[in-house]
Amino acid sequence: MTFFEELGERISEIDSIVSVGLDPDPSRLPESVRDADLPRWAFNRRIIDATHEHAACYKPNAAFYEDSDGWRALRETVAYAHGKGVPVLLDAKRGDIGNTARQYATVLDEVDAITVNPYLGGDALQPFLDREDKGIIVLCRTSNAGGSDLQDLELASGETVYERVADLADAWNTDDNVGLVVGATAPEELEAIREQVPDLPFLVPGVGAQGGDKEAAVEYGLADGVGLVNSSRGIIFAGEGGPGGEEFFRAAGAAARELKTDLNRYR
Ligand SMILES: O=C(O)c1cc(=O)[nH]c(=O)n1[C@@H]1O[C@H](COP(=O)(O)O)[C@@H](O)[C@H]1O
Repeated sequence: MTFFEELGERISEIDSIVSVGLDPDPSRLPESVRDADLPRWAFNRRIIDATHEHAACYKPNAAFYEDSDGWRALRETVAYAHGKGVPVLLDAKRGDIGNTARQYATVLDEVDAITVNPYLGGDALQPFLDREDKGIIVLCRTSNAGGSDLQDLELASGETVYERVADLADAWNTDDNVGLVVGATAPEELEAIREQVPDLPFLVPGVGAQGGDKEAAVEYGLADGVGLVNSSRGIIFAGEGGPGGEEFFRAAGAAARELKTDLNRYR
């Protein structure tokens, strides 16, 4: 079964397309986990307990784990999410020359899907694309303001760079394992890219803390009902400013449920 088939089953089972971003910024962790052996793992475990019924997938961003304790925290987090039956998409935005790419791709032995960067071209992504059972999600039109600096540039052919990426990704999708990252902060581009590549599922970040368009995220993010809309800080730090303790995590659960309900209005 492909990653996207499995994801489709998970989406149907829990009636949710929410991707919960696990970006445990150490400076924002609540008091209750700060003295734990691995605070990020203690935090993620409670977040997973509170949100898993609403999570089609978890998306840890590698930036929050790139130190020795961080890798341990990530490994525990992945195992725990899998124990709850939730797939894990590692947001690592990888892309490098051959031997390095082959090494980077070995992380797919541990997670179900990964984000990759197309800037180095197809050969840099081949070791990822070769993994038929995993999801390979290619950055196409990102949610940040500077996403337009390069991605919106028009090529001599008349297409934009992000349109070229979408076409390439469609061609790379010979094993039905490729998706695209398109930000919810760029709803017009979302619509255009959906028209261009009707069969590719999208990971749509940028709702929540970045204020992106939820309706467009749902309307254009899904291919045959499969796709993900991600929120990280808007869920995991929803309890900030509250009474703390267990309430902090209850707030994360409530935020995940609320996003699920909001998104389902447009499905
Ligand atoms: O690849 C991503 O997931 C990604 C692409 C993009 O265009 N914009 C974007 O925000 N992301 C990631 O999605 C998450 C968004 O986090 P919040 O803004 O806290 O919801 C972060 O982990 C970002 O790195």
